[in-house]
Amino acid sequence: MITTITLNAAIDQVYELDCLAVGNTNRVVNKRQQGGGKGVNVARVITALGGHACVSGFVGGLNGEKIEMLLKEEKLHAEFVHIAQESRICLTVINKQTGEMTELLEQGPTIQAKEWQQMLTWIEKQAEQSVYFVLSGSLPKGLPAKTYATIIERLKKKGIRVVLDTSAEALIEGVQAIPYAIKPNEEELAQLLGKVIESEQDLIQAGERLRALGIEHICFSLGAKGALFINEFGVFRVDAPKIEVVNTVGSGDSFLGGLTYKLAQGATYSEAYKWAVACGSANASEKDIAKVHLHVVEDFVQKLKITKIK
Ligand SMILES: Nc1ncnc2c1ncn2[C@@H]1O[C@H](COP(=O)(O)OP(=O)(O)O)[C@@H](O)[C@H]1O
Ligand SMILES: O=P(O)(O)OC[C@H]1O[C@](O)(COP(=O)(O)O)[C@@H](O)[C@@H]1O
Repeated sequence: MITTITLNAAIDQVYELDCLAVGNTNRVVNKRQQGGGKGVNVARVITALGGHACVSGFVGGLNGEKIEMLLKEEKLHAEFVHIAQESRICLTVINKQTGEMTELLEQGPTIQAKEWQQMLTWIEKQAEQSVYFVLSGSLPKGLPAKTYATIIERLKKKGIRVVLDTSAEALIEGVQAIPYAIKPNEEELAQLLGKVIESEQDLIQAGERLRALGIEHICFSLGAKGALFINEFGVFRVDAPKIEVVNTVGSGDSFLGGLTYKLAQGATYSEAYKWAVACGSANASEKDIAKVHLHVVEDFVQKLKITKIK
């Protein structure tokens, strides 16, 4: 069983427009809603690949009820902690003319101290039946930047492998607790290092420094370029397949779903890295968020190559 924690769960809403004119009236031609937030998406991918995932995190208000209802419809197993404030909506606006995607992410609710305690209690209980935990997404207000670090420290004491995918201060603090794997994209890596990475050499150096802390799998996802991986055996590159891009929202989460599913299955790291890139790209070629199809992923995996570059 893989448990994913989404402390700032969301309704992921997509608006498709023929054309987006900022400062003008725009008509929406198509609207879709899904239960979302990063960990929810990761669990959806794990389930689509054939794995067992349990979703948790905080949900509240009518939006929270809707998230739970949407996940139930999908038959995703969820055990959320219910909070007083309203869960957020994350909106993606797709401009059909240019293919551009604009994301508007609400900050979300403020978590109360007793709600956080309930979450910690749930995590302690869940740790008895879960070998991997995935901690994903931004932190809601009311929780300190050390929140993920606190969870990682507790789970590591129980021998559980923790995968972390977050941003800003939560990532900086979380890395100090030495999770099993991390997956920053280029923007998150710049936040972590305090500077923009300009060359592959800089990327490798940054990865090796993070690896030296003791993190087993450093995965830098690089959008259309694929990903770079650093582990105890060296530095590896997997180029993404060439695809017709439809919606890249959720590609990072799908990448993480593929990676964690394969690592938890006991696959080799080479297989797991190829499945990660394949799932990210399979997501980018679909309209819906993190609804990958196994046959598409398997087809990409067959075609992908992993290259040892150092
Ligand atoms: N334009 C694209 N073409 C092909 N694959 C893509 C594209 N964008 C993303 N991907 C796939 O999704 C993975 C994660 O994408 P990335 O944009 O790095 O993550 P995030 O969504 O976290 O920003 C990439 O490693 C790649 O496999
Ligand atoms: O928790 P955050 O960082 O605010 O991000 C939330 C958003 O990230 C997503 O999970 C997409 O993330 P990725 O594109 O990085 O995979 C959306 O579904 C969601 O709305």
